[in-house]
Amino acid sequence: MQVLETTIADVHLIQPKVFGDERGFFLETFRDDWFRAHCADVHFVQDNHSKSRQGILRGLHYQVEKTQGKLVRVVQGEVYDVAVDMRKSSPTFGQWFGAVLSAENHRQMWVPAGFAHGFYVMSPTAEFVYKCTDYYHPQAEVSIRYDDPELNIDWPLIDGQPPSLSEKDDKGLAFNDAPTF
Ligand SMILES: Cc1cn([C@H]2C[C@H](O)[C@@H](COP(=O)(O)OP(=O)(O)O[C@H]3O[C@@H](C)C(=O)[C@@H](O)[C@H]3O)O2)c(=O)[nH]c1=O
Repeated sequence: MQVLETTIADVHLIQPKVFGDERGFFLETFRDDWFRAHCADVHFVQDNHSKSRQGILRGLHYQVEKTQGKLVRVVQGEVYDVAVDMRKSSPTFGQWFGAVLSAENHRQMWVPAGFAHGFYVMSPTAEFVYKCTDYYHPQAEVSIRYDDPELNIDWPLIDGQPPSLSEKDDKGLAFNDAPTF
């Protein structure tokens, strides 16, 4: 496994080593010892799996209490995955980092606690799986609008069409009104 640095110090891309042979491939997707040594000394307590159609955007989400670090990847299809720094004292406060994660590139993104997170589905469907460092706590959940002008995230929207959002995400907060850490 290899850590690829990003434009935000604490956000990492992880490139696992993939062993291909005539049967297909094999890779280790998570090792506690490696993750603690190279990424973050955290403990994961919940795993999630979602499937979405092309053009769907989930996010940008975070929990203000029981903050979650998330180790995210795609097992089918392709998404554009984004982390936004919500830590007021951070030199990269309000900045975002985005990367393509796909079943093909096997890349993972480490989104630490203190970040909002979201993704846009580029392939006909995508299955997204992730590990979280704290449990789901809906009372503490915040959604920020994906198209907030302050954040100005460069989503690779297909044909420039607006993405499909959940009702909750459609009513997302402006970045300037959202709680920070
Ligand atoms: C996230 C989550 C949802 N749910 C339930 C609540 C709801 O009925 C249904 C769908 O929830 P949501 O619409 O919030 O799912 P979704 O929009 O996929 O939410 C996720 O988005 C991505 C971007 C993240 O970063 C995640 O942390 C999470 O917030 O699943 C759980 O039971 N446990 C969970 O951990």
